[in-house]
Amino acid sequence: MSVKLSVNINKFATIRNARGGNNPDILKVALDCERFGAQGITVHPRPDERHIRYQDTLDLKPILTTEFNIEGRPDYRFMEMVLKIKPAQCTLVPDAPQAITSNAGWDTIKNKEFLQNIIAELRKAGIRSSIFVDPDLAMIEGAAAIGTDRIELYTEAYASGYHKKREEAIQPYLEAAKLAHSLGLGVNAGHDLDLDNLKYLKDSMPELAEVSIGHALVCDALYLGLENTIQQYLRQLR
Ligand SMILES: CC(=O)[C@@H](O)[C@H](O)COP(=O)(O)O
Ligand SMILES: NCC(=O)COP(=O)(O)O
Repeated sequence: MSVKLSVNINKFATIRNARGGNNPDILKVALDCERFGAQGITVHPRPDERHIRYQDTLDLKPILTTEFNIEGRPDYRFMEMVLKIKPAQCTLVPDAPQAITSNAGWDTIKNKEFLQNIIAELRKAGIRSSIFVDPDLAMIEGAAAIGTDRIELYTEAYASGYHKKREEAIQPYLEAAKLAHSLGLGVNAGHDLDLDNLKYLKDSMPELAEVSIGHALVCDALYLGLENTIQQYLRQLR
């Protein structure tokens, strides 16, 4: 079974914002990603709107034809936006507002009640929920107890260990994915995935449903072009 590729377009918005105009037009970028084969579009608006703006999420929803995945910390403003837009999926990430990028998964035990309430709101609105977690078995059990539909495995440790000893780097992820699957959870993965480390993850983890990839894909597109880059990522996922 092929794993779905959701392209995270944050970094295109970073370039747009550098000049204050609308180049590149991220609505066009998102549609082109879909046209080139992406099966989903991911955005991760941050409170300072350094890349994706809240308005972008509103503008994207009516034009996308693939799954829209909105990631972020579920503060009041974020939840208000998500419940209005009703994307296919909302991925809850515990980042502090000033975080440079995502740097940890949820403590699903300490935050059980908070996350349960948020997920209940998402479910009521018909939005699939996903919780960003480290490959820690206790956190996976906590995620299942909360009632989320899916988890997203935070793959930074896998990506940074891949070139040292990939068999070791992937081991906790394989155990986490197996447990999640056995508890009825769907399994997504993301963060620092690239053309080197993606295929091994995909081939080793039969439970994997979707990856969201942004930073490396945008960097590759500078050299290879966006269409060619997306095709290359899709090839790794077949
Ligand atoms: C949750 C996750 O791993 C990604 O969404 C990542 O945080 C992208 O965010 P930035 O583009 O702000 O780094
Ligand atoms: N959820 C992960 C994501 O959307 C993209 O992360 P990255 O590829 O920019 O590290």
